[in-house]
Amino acid sequence: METTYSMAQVCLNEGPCLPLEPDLEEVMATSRDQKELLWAWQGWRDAVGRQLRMTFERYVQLSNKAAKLNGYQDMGALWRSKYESDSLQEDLEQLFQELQPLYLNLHAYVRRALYRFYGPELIDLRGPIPAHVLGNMWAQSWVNILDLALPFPEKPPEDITKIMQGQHWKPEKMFQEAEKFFTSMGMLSTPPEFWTNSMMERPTDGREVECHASAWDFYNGQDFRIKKCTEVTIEDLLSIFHQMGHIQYFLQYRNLSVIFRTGANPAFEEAVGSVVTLSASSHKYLLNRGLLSQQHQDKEEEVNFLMSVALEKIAFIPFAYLMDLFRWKVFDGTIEKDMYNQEWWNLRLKYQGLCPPVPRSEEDFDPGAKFHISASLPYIRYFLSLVLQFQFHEALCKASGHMGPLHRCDIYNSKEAGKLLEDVLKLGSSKPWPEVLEKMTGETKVSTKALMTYFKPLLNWLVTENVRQGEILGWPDFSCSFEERE
Ligand SMILES: O=C(CCC(O)(O)[C@H](Cc1ccccc1)NC(=O)c1ccccc1)N[C@@H](Cc1ccccc1)C(=O)O
Ligand SMILES: [Zn+2]
Repeated sequence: METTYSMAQVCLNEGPCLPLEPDLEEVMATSRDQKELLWAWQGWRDAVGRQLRMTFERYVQLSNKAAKLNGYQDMGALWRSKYESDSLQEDLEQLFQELQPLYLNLHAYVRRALYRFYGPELIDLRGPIPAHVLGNMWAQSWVNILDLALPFPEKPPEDITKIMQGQHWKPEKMFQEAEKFFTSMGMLSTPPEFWTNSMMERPTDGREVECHASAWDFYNGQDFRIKKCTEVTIEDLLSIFHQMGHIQYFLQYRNLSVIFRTGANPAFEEAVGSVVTLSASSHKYLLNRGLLSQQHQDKEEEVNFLMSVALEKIAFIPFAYLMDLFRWKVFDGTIEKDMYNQEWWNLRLKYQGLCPPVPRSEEDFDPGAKFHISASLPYIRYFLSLVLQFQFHEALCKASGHMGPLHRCDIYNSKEAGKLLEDVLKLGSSKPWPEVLEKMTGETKVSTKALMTYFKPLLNWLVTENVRQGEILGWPDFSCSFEERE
């Protein structure tokens, strides 16, 4: 399934065939022609999802067989056991409910912005949003349509990708920048092997590689690598920060017994790199690193900034939640194989308020169009990481002596924040994760408080704006209409 995913391409009538990275992702991010977006969206699902369907059915049987042989009810139970909690699913649902007001207000606001651009024949102001116009192949991040959804369009943010390309940034410099963030906090630098053994760009020698980024620990205390098909963009710079977070965790726990050389739980592993991207995307850091020229950010520019972070982080919440709600139900038999695609779209409608842009059938297998499904990689770790990274950010900002709004905090150069983070990462999985969380934040429970604090100014603005526009929160017109879309 991974090979099918990694080798898939979508071919133009006469002319080249486009791979997902960077070409199809570029189309989904930059095209504003809904026919072109539909071509890429449907082409990718035909090339990957459809092809994986039969194999996935067999994969489910074999996975459950393996889980049962290891004493678990099914593979979903085995995946959930990593969190050592007998109330995991209830706790996750509670976190999701707490974040709903933020998501519903963002969804209504973005739907209005898309309505203004694409018109009533595509967007129903009381209905779900078609999944192909949100700037991302899976509609999991909406940051690429910031230009359509900018609260104060007369004060557009500087285009950091253009600035990076203007300054002739190369992939290696992007990796050095990410490493420098950690060493500026007094944390560990990477050994020489990292720079010789990592794959930082898609190979040009014809080798077919899995381009989805990943970080690797070779468990010899010396050999650590990242594999990424890097493009010079701000999105890839932040992705490299995320990967370097995995590497820093490897470095910090490398002297532990092998059994403990992993994150306190899988969400901790994902949160380390993501917490650093919260500082790296701050105005203060980007200005300091010469990636922005504007000194001062006024109130309206600040709302624009918070919107860009929300389009990345808040839009992601329901997607990250439903990915394993789907697979847990597939593994426990609630979702039978002849219902895979319709149950997938039921979840996409219920949690994300999305519709497929064209009718789907059980010949399709749209979940398979996402890397983690083809690679059998659990996803709830990213949902939990999203909440955790703001809790970590708040704790590290406090340790760094930051005063003022959380979204203006940048822990770059803070030795105090580095010390706190280091003490946590050194533990690996040698302590129960609630104890590790308490060491970092003083709390033993995952809490959405820090995330809500971070976005409070934006939520206030969104609620006012949505009331002013008379928006309907949610999608009472829940049907996915297709007929008028010629
Ligand atoms: O998939 C990733 C990043 C890749 C990774 O760093 O999480 C990677 C996934 C992977 C790939 C191949 C084999 C195994 C895992 N995870 C790691 O490299 C990793 C995970 C655990 C320990 C050490 C390394 N991010 C997710 C979610 C995400 C995260 C952050 C920002 C945006 C989106 C996505 O793109 O949908
Ligand atoms: Zn990761």
